[in-house]
Amino acid sequence: MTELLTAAQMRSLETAAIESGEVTGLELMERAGRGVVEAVFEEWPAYRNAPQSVAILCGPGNNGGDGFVVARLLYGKGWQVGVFLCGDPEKLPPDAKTNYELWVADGPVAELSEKALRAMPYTLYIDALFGTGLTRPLEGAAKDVISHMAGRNGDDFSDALICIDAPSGLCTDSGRIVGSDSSGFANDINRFAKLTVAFDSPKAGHFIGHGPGLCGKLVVKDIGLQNWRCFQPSKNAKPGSRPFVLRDGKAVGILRPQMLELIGPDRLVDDIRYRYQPGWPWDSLGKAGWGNHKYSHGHALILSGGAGKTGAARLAARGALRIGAGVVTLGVPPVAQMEVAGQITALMLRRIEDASALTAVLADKRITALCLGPGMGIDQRGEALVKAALEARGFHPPYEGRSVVLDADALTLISQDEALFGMLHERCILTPHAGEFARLFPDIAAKLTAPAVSGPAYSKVDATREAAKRAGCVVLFKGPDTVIAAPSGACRISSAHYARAAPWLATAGSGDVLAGFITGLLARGFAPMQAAETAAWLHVDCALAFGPGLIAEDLPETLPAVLRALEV
Ligand SMILES: NC(=O)C1=CN([C@@H]2O[C@H](COP(=O)(O)OP(=O)(O)OC[C@H]3O[C@@H](n4cnc5c(N)ncnc54)[C@H](O)[C@@H]3O)[C@@H](O)[C@H]2O)[C@@H](O)CC1
Ligand SMILES: Nc1ncnc2c1ncn2[C@@H]1O[C@H](COP(=O)(O)OP(=O)(O)O)[C@@H](O)[C@H]1O
Ligand SMILES: [K+]
Repeated sequence: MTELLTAAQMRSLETAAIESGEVTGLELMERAGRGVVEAVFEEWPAYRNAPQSVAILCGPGNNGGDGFVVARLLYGKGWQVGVFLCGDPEKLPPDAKTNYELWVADGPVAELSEKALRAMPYTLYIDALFGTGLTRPLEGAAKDVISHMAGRNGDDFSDALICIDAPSGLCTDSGRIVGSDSSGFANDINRFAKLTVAFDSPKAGHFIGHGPGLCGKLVVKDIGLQNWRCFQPSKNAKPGSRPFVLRDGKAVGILRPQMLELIGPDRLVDDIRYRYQPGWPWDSLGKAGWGNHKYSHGHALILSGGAGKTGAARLAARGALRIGAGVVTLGVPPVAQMEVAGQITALMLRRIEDASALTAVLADKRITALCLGPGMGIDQRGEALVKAALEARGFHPPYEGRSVVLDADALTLISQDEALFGMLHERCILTPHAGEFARLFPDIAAKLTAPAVSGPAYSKVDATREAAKRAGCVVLFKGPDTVIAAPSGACRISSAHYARAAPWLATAGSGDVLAGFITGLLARGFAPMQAAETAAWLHVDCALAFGPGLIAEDLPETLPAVLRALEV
């Protein structure tokens, strides 16, 4: 697990550090510049002993200040350095001004323009125009130069460009390009940089929207702010509760850095770690210590569609079984009974013709989780099934109420019927992809797809949080940047980017398996938020473990090896 910060949180952290008197802003800027130089040599080790040429594009704020530090440090190592400034040096903030003056003792500063930049080629280019302080669209010379660097004139700088903190123009909270009419929804923009060097922590915008596509490789450099990060183990953490303990700023145990937590803007000085909560059943992923018969691991019921449409539910059911639900039953309409019976073995089969049959089956209190939607159909039968499922709350110790995953067709049905939507309760999980999300929450989706006119821009995190609050349940908004939010505002990003890139997951049926994973964990007693985030993370882990060529059927079959590797 890695904490992602917003720009405002990063500023509070820096302010807290500076106000403590233990470090100055100038020292932080020096460390940031040093971090960039280190990252350059890590990426291009051959340049360590072979100085090159570099163009450094400096902006009017502290991002530009970092650029002047890099200029000075590389010049000191024998590099040929061209420095271009956008803005008035007299108006630079104090630390940036100091570094500007230090640089001016070494070399000239040219006014930033596309023409000046094109006067000679450089081996590397450093974008120090704007970082976390971007508030409005790029304009003038900055806009010209950034669009030139992005290939407007047919040149490709993407293998030679290093961004300090962020590609300039990117909103570090939302991963959206401020001022562009691109929604930041789809990954339809080419890579901008080879490397982006962030400080202390990644920002949310590095992982959602266009952020991951533009940043290239993301490197995070420590600038010594740990003491202001509340990293001490939680008072509640039991010895041995490994998933929740952070050491040296890194999580240990099964919540690895890949599970990214996004924290609320108001929680910085409170407790920004993943909080240990007694009773969370992480350690039971491998079933240890969790009862001794199949029903003590829960019973999941997954409803199937009719003849010829049973594949999606079978995939979900297989996922639920592999993730450890003790019993998984497929609820099948009579017309599909033969089709399903011929395909399954460990799964159980129940004839569920209509809503009244479902209500009767749900009288069995041992059914602890339910999944509706994959292949279900959006006809009257489907609608009645969703209603019956939402009515039959059941009892599920230690929580009141049976958990219900609503995916695919079930989402379409609740988007068409306000009364059904109003029946959602705190044990539901909605798992929309972007299209389903827009059907369910059209006004929220419109905010997300409207051009970002200023920063911080409305983000997928904002949208998912707002949706969860409105629905009154957990919403898992799918995509390579899956965002999971609870009505309380708790939010996680499960990112399949950078080292976790798993484009093979974009394959038919993988969403059905995810719904099954979530249902299986819910059946076993995971709370909705825990079930959603754990399932999303294991889903990507399975795709990574299997690799290219993955089809949805492979996901549940890869899970045992993934669980084994976790030593759960
Ligand atoms: N916060 C921290 O802890 C640290 C910050 N550092 C650097 O400081 C950066 C943040 O510095 P700042 O807050 O000064 O912000 P930036 O340097 O990102 O830019 C902000 C300045 O540009 C103006 N501005 C915003 N959008 C503009 C636009 N489209 N066109 C023209 N001007 C625009 C703002 O009014 C402000 O003056 C970080 O990205 C990082 O590079 C580092 O020095 C390390 C420590
Ligand atoms: N490029 C990608 N990288 C990683 N995961 C992806 C990518 N595209 C889609 N996914 C994931 O694949 C799954 C697709 O689900 P969904 O859209 O419901 O498809 P289906 O209905 O065919 O199963 C989701 O979990 C989504 O997060
Ligand atoms: K930048």
